Amino acid sequence: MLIRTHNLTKIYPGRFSVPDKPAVVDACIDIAEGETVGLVGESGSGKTTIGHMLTGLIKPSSGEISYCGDPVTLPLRGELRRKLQIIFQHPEISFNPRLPLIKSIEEPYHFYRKADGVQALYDEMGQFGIYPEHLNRLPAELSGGELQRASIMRVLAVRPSLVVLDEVTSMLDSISQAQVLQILKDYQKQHQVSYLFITHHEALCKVFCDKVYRIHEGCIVGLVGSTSQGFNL
Ligand SMILES: Nc1ncnc2c1ncn2[C@@H]1O[C@H](COP(=O)(O)OP(=O)(O)OP(=O)(O)O)[C@@H](O)[C@H]1O
Repeated sequence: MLIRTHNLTKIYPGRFSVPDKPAVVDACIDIAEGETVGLVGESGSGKTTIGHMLTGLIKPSSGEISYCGDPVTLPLRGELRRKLQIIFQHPEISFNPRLPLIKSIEEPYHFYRKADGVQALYDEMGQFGIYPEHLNRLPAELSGGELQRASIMRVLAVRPSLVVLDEVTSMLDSISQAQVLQILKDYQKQHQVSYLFITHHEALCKVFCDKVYRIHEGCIVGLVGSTSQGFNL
């Protein structure tokens, strides 16, 4: 199993007189190599908290995460930092607003794939719908769909094993949404990446995911898969 969590729990410390708050309780999630796993639930149910724990952005309060059978410990080091990635709902936060797009895309690429040379990066851009005319623009000079495709490219160009997709299409119109999902699927076919697809949008899970966990008030309350029982969200 690429990723397995066992009784993963996050309790955010309360502030002032507010008590500690469990955001995720005893979550057990399996993500196989090349699999797309949905995580669906209402606002505040703990989806993003799980995504942040899986990618090392926040520390679990208890429970374990394993990667190919080995425990994941924080801070993430070495190859694990490259392999566990997240793409956010608002692509602006992945880019420096004062730098041309290409600078922000090249930075992680140079860090992790310097040996492949910059031409390989340019060769890959077209499959993400990013073209030379976009590269010297500031993030604010791109459409929402273009910027989200650029943020996807920035992450996938470093060849991750798991990408948490946190509401990545929710700010997009239906055409851009379909483009982004197609790009993600096409890339997955080539590179066997796994996705954790976080969404409120149950219908999207049916078309995009191999199996779907449902979360309610921090607890995983259901799992349906397209291959076993069929989707019955
Ligand atoms: N840093 C934090 N400190 C305290 N509480 C937090 C923090 N981050 C999230 N929470 C709380 O944890 C709970 C789960 O939040 P989370 O963002 O994981 O939910 P979500 O399902 O992703 O919601 P949404 O779909 O609205 O993004 C919420 O009640 C939220 O207020």
